[in-house]
Amino acid sequence: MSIYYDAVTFTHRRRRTPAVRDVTWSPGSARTALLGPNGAGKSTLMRLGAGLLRPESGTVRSSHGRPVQDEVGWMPQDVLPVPGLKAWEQVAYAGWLRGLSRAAAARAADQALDQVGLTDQRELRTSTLSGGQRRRVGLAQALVSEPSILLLDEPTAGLDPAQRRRFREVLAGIPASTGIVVSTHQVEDLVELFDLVVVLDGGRLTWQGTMEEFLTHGNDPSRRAESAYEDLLGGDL
Ligand SMILES: Nc1ncnc2c1ncn2[C@@H]1O[C@H](COP(=O)(O)OP(=O)(O)OP(=O)(O)O)[C@@H](O)[C@H]1O
Repeated sequence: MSIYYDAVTFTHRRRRTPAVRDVTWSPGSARTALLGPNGAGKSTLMRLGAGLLRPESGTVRSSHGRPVQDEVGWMPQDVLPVPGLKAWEQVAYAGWLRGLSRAAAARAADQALDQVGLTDQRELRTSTLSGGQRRRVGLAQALVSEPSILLLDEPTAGLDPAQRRRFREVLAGIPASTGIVVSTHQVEDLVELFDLVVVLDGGRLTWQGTMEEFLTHGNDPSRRAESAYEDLLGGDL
């Protein structure tokens, strides 16, 4: 199961130029790194995929014609603690908002917290958790409804190297049947975890291929992914 973007264009209010232009793409059940410079349209593309924005032209749909929200687990760039809520309550709340009963949401929250390695922190208020732990609460919120695809918007931005590594380990543990799209600037982090790379520039999909193909663009063996990225974006970073 997946989601399909078909000739999708979207312009934000009070903007003249589209943030996403004529994108046709389906992430499938692969692990995809979504790369692109600041302002390329990555967040907008993901928000369209999560059903939070409606395309101005084109369509975003899921397999089986179900609402995309039913297929997608979405993690925004900023995972905000809900004041006063414990980690498990925040995740259960996300499940309840997605239509689970209270009891089912509580069960799913425990399972999701286990998946992200936060079982020991379940009783702690989210506001007291570290930045890396909060991001994992965000991932648990995305996982709580058992989506077929996860869209994660810069999930490791601002984390220290140890927290980034922990987050990658958690992602690596997610079953292969779940598609994952991660937007990021930290390309070197991705090489082992991702199968596919998609490059967005000026709202357009300018390149897509396997991680192997992507890396052939790099000519600096000490930083293969970064140099491949620079090559594909014309060094204009
Ligand atoms: N809510 C908004 N209202 C108006 N313009 C917006 C809004 N959100 C994004 N934009 C504009 O849309 C374009 C694409 O932004 P978007 O955040 O999707 O890019 P991005 O690739 O995720 O960038 P970054 O890597 O900096 O997060 C940019 O020109 C941005 O200024």
